[in-house]
Amino acid sequence: MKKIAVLGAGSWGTALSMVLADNGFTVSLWSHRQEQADKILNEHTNQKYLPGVVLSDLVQGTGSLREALSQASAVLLVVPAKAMRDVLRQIRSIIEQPMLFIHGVKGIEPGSFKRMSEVIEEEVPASLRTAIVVLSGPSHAEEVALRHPTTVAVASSDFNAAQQAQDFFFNHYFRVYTNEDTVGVEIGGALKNIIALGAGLLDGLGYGDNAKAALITRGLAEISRLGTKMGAHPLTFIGLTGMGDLIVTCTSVHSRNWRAGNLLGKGEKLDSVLQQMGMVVEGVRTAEAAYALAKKMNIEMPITTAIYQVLFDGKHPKDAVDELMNRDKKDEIAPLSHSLAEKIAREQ
Ligand SMILES: NC(=O)C1=CN([C@@H]2O[C@H](COP(=O)(O)OP(=O)(O)OC[C@H]3O[C@@H](n4cnc5c(N)ncnc54)[C@H](OP(=O)(O)O)[C@@H]3O)[C@@H](O)[C@H]2O)C=CC1
Ligand SMILES: O=C(CO)COP(=O)(O)O
Repeated sequence: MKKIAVLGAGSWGTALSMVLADNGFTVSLWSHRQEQADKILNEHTNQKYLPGVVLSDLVQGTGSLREALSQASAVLLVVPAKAMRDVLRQIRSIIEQPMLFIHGVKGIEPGSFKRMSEVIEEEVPASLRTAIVVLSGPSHAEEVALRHPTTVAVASSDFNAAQQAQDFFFNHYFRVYTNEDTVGVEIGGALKNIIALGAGLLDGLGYGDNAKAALITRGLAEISRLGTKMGAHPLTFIGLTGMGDLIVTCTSVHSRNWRAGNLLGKGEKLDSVLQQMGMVVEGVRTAEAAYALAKKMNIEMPITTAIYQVLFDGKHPKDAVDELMNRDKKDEIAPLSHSLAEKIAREQ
């Protein structure tokens, strides 16, 4: 039976381990906390991150990276973005043979502002990896663990590798599409978390559905602007990893980003909100990264800027909304069609 190493035993690593186990894989699920690894191994539960869910016997907890990776044909990385580089540095001297690297992380590395596949490329020598694949899409762990119908995309510059990952995860409740646009899939997955914080803020302020629809749609416009400039295909952003993930994250109480935004909108302070969450809220650090990237690349991202100012500059959320509503008059589509035209011109 084939084995896959899953590194990161939070909600998403645990839920994806169940999908793999349902598909007949043995899964070595690594936690950096030995106590949690033991509980997964012996009690078949991950009480903090997926309460009430009974894990398959095929999912074996371990606190040892060496044990997790031994004989594995692929590694799935599902740690918070800020921990990715550190985990890669720990595993690169342990890997026995080249393996497929898949990641399910929706964030940008703080400080370097790099995408996760770039961090993998930098830290893992090409001789130790067959290819890099990103798995992303509208997929709350809580619903995947209940085997509710879910769709995601797997993207890679190596199409065979994307198909291999598709085969690993595809089943009757988990429908996996391939996609060739790694940049677009990574940028969409990471930046939607900023907009989800914004959706929570709006709900916390007591605004209604009109405001949220505006936020999602105009949020997608600015994500597409930045992503396209970074080399993504514009159409990726209307797919599962763009619009799809925005819908699920901005409208679901499962979303940690939405919940964090909601508390902020009700007047709580960022530190206290993050403490209460107890789980990763990727949108906070990603807001910092996207704000910096937008400045560096001279891309207009008014919503991201407003959310950055609420998070880090103490701006009141209501003032941020007022300012967004009173910006200069604009055309809706023209700036988007310019970036599409630029992309087409680059490809010719
Ligand atoms: N949850 C979801 O529904 C989905 C999440 N994602 C993405 O998956 C990624 C992981 O999120 P998720 O599983 O939800 O997060 P969680 O907060 O649920 O879990 C994070 C896990 O990573 C561990 N961790 C934290 N720091 C380190 C470190 N330095 N080294 C090793 N492990 C560490 C945590 O351990 P500890 O208990 O010690 O903090 C915890 O086990 C994120 O990028 C998220 O955006 C993508 C799709 C769906
Ligand atoms: O990415 C997710 C769903 O697709 C999970 O979002 P949160 O991290 O906000 O919970």
